[in-house]
Formats: sequence, C-alpha cells, structure tokens
Amino acid sequence: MTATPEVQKSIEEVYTKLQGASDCSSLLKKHLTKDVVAKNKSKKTRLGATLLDVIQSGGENLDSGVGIYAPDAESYTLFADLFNPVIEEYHNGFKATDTQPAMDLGEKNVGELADLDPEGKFIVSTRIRCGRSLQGYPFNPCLSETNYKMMETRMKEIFNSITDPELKGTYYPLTGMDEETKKKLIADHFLFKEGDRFLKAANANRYWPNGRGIFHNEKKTFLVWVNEEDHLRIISMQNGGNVGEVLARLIKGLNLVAAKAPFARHPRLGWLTFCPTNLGTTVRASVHIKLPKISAKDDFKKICSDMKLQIRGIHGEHSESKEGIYDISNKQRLGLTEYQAVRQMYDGLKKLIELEKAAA
Ligand SMILES: Nc1ncnc2c1ncn2[C@@H]1O[C@H](COP(=O)(O)OP(=O)(O)OP(=O)(O)O)[C@@H](O)[C@H]1O
Repeated sequence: MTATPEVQKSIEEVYTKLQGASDCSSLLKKHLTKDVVAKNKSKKTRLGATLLDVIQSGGENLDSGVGIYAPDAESYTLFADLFNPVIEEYHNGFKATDTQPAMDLGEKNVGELADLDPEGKFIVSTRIRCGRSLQGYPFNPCLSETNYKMMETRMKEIFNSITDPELKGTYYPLTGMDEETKKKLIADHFLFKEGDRFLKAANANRYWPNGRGIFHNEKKTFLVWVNEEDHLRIISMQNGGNVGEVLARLIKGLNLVAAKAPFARHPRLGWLTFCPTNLGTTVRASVHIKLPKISAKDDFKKICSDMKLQIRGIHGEHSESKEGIYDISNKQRLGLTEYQAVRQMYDGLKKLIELEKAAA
C-alpha cells in the first residue's frame, strides 16, 4: 500500500511551508528533513495512515511545540525516521535503542511524598494524570464513529462496576450535556476544552461529541476522560499540595480500570498514546502554584527547565498564567518510571518553594 500522489504532494507542501516559516520552532520543522520526506512520503500503515496524518497538525499550526501525532500504533515504527529524533529531543535524550523501564507507580513510595505546602501558602491544587489506549483500537484519525461509541459503552460498564466508596461515581456523556454544566466543568479544571485547534488539525475531533465524556466521583478527585486526545485520561486531583494522597488515589483508580480493560503497550515505548510527548509513563504530575517573587525574575523559565519542569498557563497547555498562578509539571514522561516522573515534579517543586521563601 502506498500513499496517493495527492497525499505525497501535500506532504511536500507541508515541508516547504515549514522550511519557509521563520516564526516556527517546532520539533517537526527541525526533524522533517528533505531526506525524511523522500524516504517516508509514499509509506502507508496497514490501517491506511500516511506521513501526512502524522505532520498535518504541525503543518497547520506553526506555533506547535512538537507538531506530530501518531494516527495508529504502527506509525511509531513505520515513521520512526521522524518520531525517533523528536522523541529523543523531547524526552531528555531517550534514544532509538533505549527501552522504557517496567511500570513502577510507586505504591511502596507514596509515604515519601509529604505535603509540599502544609501551610497552604503556595500550592492551589495538585493533579496527576496518565493516558491509556484500549488494546485493539487505533488512535483518533483512524477511529470510526462506531469505534468511539463502542469504547464509550465498554467504559460505562467499567465505571458502573466501581464500588470503592472513594472512587465510585457517574459517567457524564458530552452528548446532551448542557452548555452551562460543560462550561463550569471546564472552568473548574475538571473537563477537557472543546475545539482544540491542534487536535482538530490532527483529525482528532471527528464525530464530536459522540463517544466523548467524563466520569467522576462525587468530590471530583478521581476522574476519567473518555476519547478526548487519548482513549482514556485517568486523573487524580485535589486542592493543596499533598502529592502522596493524589498519587495513592491515582494508583487505586488506575488499577481498578486496568483490571477490566487491557491497555496497549509497546515493547520499547511503554504505554502508547496519540501524542509522542506522552509515551512511556504517560504521567503528567502538576501543581497550580503561586510563586510571585521568583516567577517575576528573568531566569524563572531557565530554573524550571534546568530541573526538567514544564510551565503552562492556568487553563492548561497553550493558555496564559493568570493572577500569578502557574501550572508546573514534570516534562519528561518516557525513559523513567512513573514514580520517577512524579518525583521529578515533587523534587523540583520543593526546590522552587525554597527559592520563593528565600527570595527578597
Ligand atoms: N495541578 C492542577 N490543579 C488543577 N487543575 C489542573 C492542574 N493541572 C492541570 N489542571 C487542569 O487540567 C486541565 C487540562 O490541562 P492540560 O490540557 O494542560 O493538561 P493534560 O490534561 O495534562 O493534557 P495535555 O498535556 O494533553 O494537554 C486544565 O483545565 C488545567 O488547568
């Protein structure tokens, strides 16, 4: 199977557009070389995905940080000429010959994670999420409407079977959810945003809102997103800085779901996700934090990036910080264990709080 001449022409057009875009600094632009285009433009996965499916979001959104997505699991192998260097650069030097370590969520270590901010002076809230793909289904651009609905039905059955008093809750499909409820869930940081242009350009928003929804317990401290960017996003969050409590709840919830739904894992890349930035552990552990003194300094971004921390705005990726509150998380998700990913955030934040306390 080979890509049509039209698709190959579109791939070349994306390449030319990126090379001519002086304002673009995405990893796609850097690693989509003439040679990579020539070697890969005619390839097609067994499900029919091409290099165009991989690069079209970054081609349309020149402000992308990364710019590529995997339309199916095979893409990570078939288009390795592009994925491997992007993965290596994003995940702290994870090489094509490296392998994701076995899963270690840190069950035995949660006790080491004392509250980062017991006096409640800095941290507004803590959240740890991981992504999962259900075995047997491709990713967004290759999913049919029936696939989305079947996955949602399967997940509803699993949610209904949860009896743990802390975790049990209700699934709310996006279809039929009233605008007011939706807006409030998004504003309160519980639900994913709609109409993300990066995902739209990657063909990830088809048949919306069918098959999409959110499960949460009564306190909204354990949540599962269904069919947004990934098949599943499993989330634990609460106010304050008690990372240990948040992690313990995530582990409990993840184990419950995993016992009923087999997830797709790659022998080298770990848990599989739609975006290569989430491969491996898929863990993003974040706090919403106020650091008025050090965040005003010129070297704040550098201090964070030296500690492998990522800074986002208050409403998530591609949003701005408001009222001096930042979303700070681990950046690397591949090439370390789940516990180490959480620890990367934890140790870095401990240091940032010390610096804030010491700042004049
Ligand atoms: N520590 C936190 N406390 C409260 N809300 C949070 C925290 N971290 C992230 N959020 C909220 O979670 C929502 C999703 O954020 P965002 O999309 O950036 O991250 P994500 O779910 O990790 O996925 P992705 O990295 O794929 O974008 C946003 O509303 C964001 O404000």
